[in-house]
Amino acid sequence: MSEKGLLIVVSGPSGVGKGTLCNALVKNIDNLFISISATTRPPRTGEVNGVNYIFMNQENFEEKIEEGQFLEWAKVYNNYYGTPKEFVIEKLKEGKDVILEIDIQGAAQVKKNCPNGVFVFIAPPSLEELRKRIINRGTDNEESINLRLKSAKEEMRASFDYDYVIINDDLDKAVLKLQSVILAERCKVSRNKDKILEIIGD
Ligand SMILES: Nc1ncnc2c1ncn2[C@@H]1O[C@H](COP(=O)(O)OP(=O)(O)OP(=O)(O)O)[C@@H](O)[C@H]1O
Ligand SMILES: Nc1nc2c(ncn2[C@@H]2O[C@H](COP(=O)(O)O)[C@@H](O)[C@H]2O)c(=O)[nH]1
Repeated sequence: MSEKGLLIVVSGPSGVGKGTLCNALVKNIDNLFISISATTRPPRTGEVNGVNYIFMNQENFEEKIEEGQFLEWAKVYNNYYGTPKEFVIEKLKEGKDVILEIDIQGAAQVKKNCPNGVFVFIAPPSLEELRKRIINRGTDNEESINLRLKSAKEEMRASFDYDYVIINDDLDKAVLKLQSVILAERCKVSRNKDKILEIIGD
């Protein structure tokens, strides 16, 4: 993809705080949008279709895979999750920046197709703190919590393939770090050449 906006991929183990960080970020930075994923996971209490996720059954999800409607998709903790292509491409073409909050398998697919993306890994200060966060969130049953924690170590090793690692210890500091990454990426020379040429009239 050679679009104008910045594609930011945020990954990290379940419960590390990706959603919390990204939601805080879009309030602070203009022209930044979070992609809404599709999933076959059943909605949690309070989750709204089209806001938190686009909820669908397995048959519909597999149809959309066949139709090539996903930028990336993966089976994560026994459910399908995927990024609808249309929204992301539309926003990037408009010059808007888009965040994908996705797992490490999806991130690897995006890296292949969109190497110009920015890849950020969010890590917990410790695995014990991660466990506390998932339990305290109160959204998952014991089986789901165990599955998510079991995957965390392997997911953490994947962080070595990312551009940035942010340890989400103090929330406000982690928000500032993620914000700094995005603002600095927006200032890269490669992203501003056209603007400079426009200013000097070339
Ligand atoms: N820095 C932090 N310190 C303490 N608690 C935090 C911090 N960041 C997030 N949390 C809490 O941790 C829990 C998990 O956060 P969140 O749901 O954002 O994680 P996530 O990475 O998006 O999870 P998932 O991948 O499962 O969607 C929430 O209850 C959130 O309030
Ligand atoms: N590959 C993708 N992974 C995704 C996408 N949307 C979310 N996710 C990942 O799923 C887990 C679990 O989410 P939960 O809401 O059930 O807690 C989460 O950690 C994300 O990394 C997606 O579109 N593609």
